[in-house]
Amino acid sequence: TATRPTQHWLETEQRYDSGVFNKHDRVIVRGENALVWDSEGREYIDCTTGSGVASVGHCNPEVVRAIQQQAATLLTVSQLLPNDRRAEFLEVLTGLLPAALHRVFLCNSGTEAMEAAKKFAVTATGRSRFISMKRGFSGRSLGALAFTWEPKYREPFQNVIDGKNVEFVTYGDVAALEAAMDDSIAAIIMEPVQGEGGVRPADAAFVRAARELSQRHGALLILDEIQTGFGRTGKMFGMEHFGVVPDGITLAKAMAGGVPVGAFVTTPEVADKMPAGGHGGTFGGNPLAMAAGVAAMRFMQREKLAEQAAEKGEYFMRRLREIASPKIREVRGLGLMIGVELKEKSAPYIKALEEHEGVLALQATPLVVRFLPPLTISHAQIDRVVEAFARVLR
Ligand SMILES: CC(=O)N[C@@H](CCCNCc1c(COP(=O)(O)O)cnc(C)c1O)C(=O)O
Repeated sequence: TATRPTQHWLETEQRYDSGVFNKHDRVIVRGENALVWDSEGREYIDCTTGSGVASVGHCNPEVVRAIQQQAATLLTVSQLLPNDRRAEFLEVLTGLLPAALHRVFLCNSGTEAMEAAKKFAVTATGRSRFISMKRGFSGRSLGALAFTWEPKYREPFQNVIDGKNVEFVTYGDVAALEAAMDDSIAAIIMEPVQGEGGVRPADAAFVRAARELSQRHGALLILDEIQTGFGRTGKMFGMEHFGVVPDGITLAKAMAGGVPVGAFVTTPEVADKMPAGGHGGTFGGNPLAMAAGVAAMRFMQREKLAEQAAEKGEYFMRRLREIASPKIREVRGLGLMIGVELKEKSAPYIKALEEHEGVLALQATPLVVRFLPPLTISHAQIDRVVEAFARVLR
């Protein structure tokens, strides 16, 4: 019999994949707002959003239109040549940020943004040591991996990353941060909410201490807003919860509505210390990503998505807390960046949600179920996710 398309796609991808991904057994073929469908026509409420990318909803019509128009106009041009869409993107992006943060290095992913941040910190301070956070995640490349805590990601490559230059500090431990801080540190790297590390909002006093300590020692404070940025936490950026302005932030994921994009945004003091030609990249700032990003950021502003995420996040977490399950240890998060820590491994429950309940959710460390829905999700869809989760926990 002819192979069903699903079987064909699954087998083909499995055959040629590098093998790094533990592939699920369904083929996602279409998305619209908070829903995705698989090749068998099954519908899912998507609380994975490609790991926090589709915040403006899958195939947001304004992003799609911008992509269509730009695709037929100019797809690529070097960053040596200015481009109208890129100028527009820089204007819209910096308009969302504190005035000091208006010098932007454009790239194509969060990892690349972290790599750039690391190099700018070295040239800005002349130093080569960093402080990162236990349970922190900065990316998988050999440069960013040095800041990523998870031993199973980092240890196999320990001999080829400059791990000796990074000291990991317990997230939230001001005394430990103070003890680790000295005049050899180029930058303190931290997420406003640790995402992969289990959805752990920072403690305001800790973020403020990091700001004060970095200033005192002539180091940079770099906030990694790759997962927390663009409304996810109920503010446009996570740093706004703590009233701290860092020396640099890294951005990616939701910034261009689904098109790959990344940025390191910093101050003139930092940017001007990087020699011309000291960093670069082929695809950064490409017109397609820039057009998509302008549409996505304008949509976020007009629809007040950050405020929506704050209200819907409160609602979502309140409903999750109403699930009286002995399996739940804690419901935590900020805005629509939500984690439910269980008293047992979360993987089977994530699988049950996917297989039987038409809900896609993420893991974030072995015990945590993470929900990163589009910020455009409806309250009715939130109710369906909560009811489905209550059922699989029984
Ligand atoms: C299935 C898969 O590959 N998942 C990704 C999920 C990564 C999600 N986080 C990306 C991230 C990064 C890296 O961003 P990128 O290179 O994946 O775009 C940096 N900083 C923070 C705070 C981040 O959350 C991974 O396991 O590498």
